[in-house]
Amino acid sequence: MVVLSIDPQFASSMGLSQMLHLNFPFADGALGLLVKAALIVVVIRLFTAVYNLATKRSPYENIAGPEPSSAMLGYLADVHGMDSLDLHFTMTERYGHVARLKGGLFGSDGLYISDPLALHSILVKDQYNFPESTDFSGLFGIVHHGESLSSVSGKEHKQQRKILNPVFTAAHVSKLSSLFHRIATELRDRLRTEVESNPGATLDILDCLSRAALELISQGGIGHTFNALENMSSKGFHEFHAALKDVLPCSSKLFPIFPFLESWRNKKPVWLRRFLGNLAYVIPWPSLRRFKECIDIMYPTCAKIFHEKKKLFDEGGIDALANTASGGRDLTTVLMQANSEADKENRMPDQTVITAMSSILLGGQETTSGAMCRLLDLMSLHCDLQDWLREEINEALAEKNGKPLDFYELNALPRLDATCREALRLFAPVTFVWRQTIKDTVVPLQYPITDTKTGREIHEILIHEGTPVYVGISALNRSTTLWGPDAAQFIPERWMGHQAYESTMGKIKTPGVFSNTMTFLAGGRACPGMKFALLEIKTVMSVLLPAFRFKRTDAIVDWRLGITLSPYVRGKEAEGPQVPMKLSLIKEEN
Ligand code: HEM
Repeated sequence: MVVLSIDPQFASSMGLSQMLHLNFPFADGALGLLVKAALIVVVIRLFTAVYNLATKRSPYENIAGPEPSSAMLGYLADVHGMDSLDLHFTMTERYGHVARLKGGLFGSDGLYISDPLALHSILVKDQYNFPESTDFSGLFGIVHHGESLSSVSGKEHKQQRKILNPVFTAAHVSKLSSLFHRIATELRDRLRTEVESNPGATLDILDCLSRAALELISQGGIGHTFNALENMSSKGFHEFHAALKDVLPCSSKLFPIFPFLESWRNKKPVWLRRFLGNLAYVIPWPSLRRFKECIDIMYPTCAKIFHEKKKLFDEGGIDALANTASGGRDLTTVLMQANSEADKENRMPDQTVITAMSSILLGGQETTSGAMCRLLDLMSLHCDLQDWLREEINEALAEKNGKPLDFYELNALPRLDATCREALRLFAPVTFVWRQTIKDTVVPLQYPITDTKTGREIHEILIHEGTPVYVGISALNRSTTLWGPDAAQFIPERWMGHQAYESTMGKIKTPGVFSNTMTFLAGGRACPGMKFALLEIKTVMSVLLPAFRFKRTDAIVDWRLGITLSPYVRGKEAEGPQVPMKLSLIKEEN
């Protein structure tokens, strides 16, 4: 055991090592010295932190915000905690469109922003002053084993997006319609078999949709099938699927070590980094261990798939990829072709293509499966919503003699479109993102806030270098100032030109790329997969709704935060995310 006592004569002229009386059972020798040195560093940091806390004044003292539940961690536990959704949803109503997040012992104050004009500055106009925070880039650099889109900024990010953006255009995504329809039909048939063989039984609809989302993103995104919808799915699928599902919820629990991840992933020599990384298997912290297990599964899988594709491509060009799961229409194949045609300086190295594949899989899996699950969850609560949508889809299918609806036909269905917009506004799968200012920047406000000291209105804020900036995606999407007093209610009709909403909707102006919401963000880092996601969601709904009625069970489902949102049954949280539902066949009833 280590016993540490601090000499009360702190101001004496003695050296630090003499001030700290350290008693170790192994006090002598190199190890003892090393432990003493480490403890001295810890104590100095602790002193500095306490001194700073006591003496330093925050530049944001006059901005209202929530009181942190822990003085040590500051806002971190409250903002990143699994049960913090309510705080995010109500932040704007409680504190205005800019709120102060009080830092803890080791961190400075942050700002939580949902003001549309300020977000235009942060995400569009001055975006290079507000890159991803080093916490975020460190985390995602580790998750994707390299410089993925989420971990690079500035010129490097712009270069990657220049090659990736054309891959995600409507022209390319629309070609995935028939592939998506085939996967949605497989899902429907699997569900039908289960309902027929066990009528009245309860199904975990999240598991079914999450499998479908994996097939949609893996076939459409990287041209690979995990056979996720087959009954006898392989061990490889189970491992990969579980890793993809667990990695974000686990990583959100690692917030106390976020500040150290960026420096760890750049640590040299490599053996030391690996050694430190493998400590995750030894330290008794289940989330860290599971996080490490997940990333040790994800990257090798993506690398293997890439090398198989690359071999085919090098040997037989683009035609050789026509026999892959997507018939050569997937985003990675399009990317590989564009990359081979790009001039040398704009070409992505193989390692970057692998991290892009990993980003596409992770970016597209949990967000979309969560969004589809939320839609069915809403429909199971509101049977009239199901009937209303089913009627529209059946009419459109009848006009096409039952042939599948493609990208453009699905987008032309006003009820389905309005329902997707409203669900994605109210329940954005990504609740917030965070950035860090690298240069002092003055940000204007559309909705002035009140100075808590003087009572004066503040119309612009100087955001200091190093400030963590939280972009309140859901906070803006739910602001009553923007969306009206019923902002927190699910009302698809607000998107359908109804008179009651015309004047409110006509006035909303935000930098968001999707229907004035921030759901897919804004600016140079906005989600490239938006059209892909909407096609997935609409295709699955257009196939499932004519086939089934969805009914709630008695279970209460709570959606909890874990970077994206996950549904848990109240009282059964330990069983992991799930949404129990009863399905009945529509044909059977007629
Ligand atoms: C409903 C579904 C989706 C939602 C709500 C969503 C939302 C978002 C948001 C908010 C970001 C910004 C993250 C940040 O800056 O920190 C983002 C980034 C990203 N998304 Fe999505 N996404 C969805 C589906 C998809 C799909 C289907 C794909 C792939 C096909 C995808 C690929 C990506 C990628 C690669 C990025 C990183 C972009 C960059 O850093 O430049 N997303 N997404």
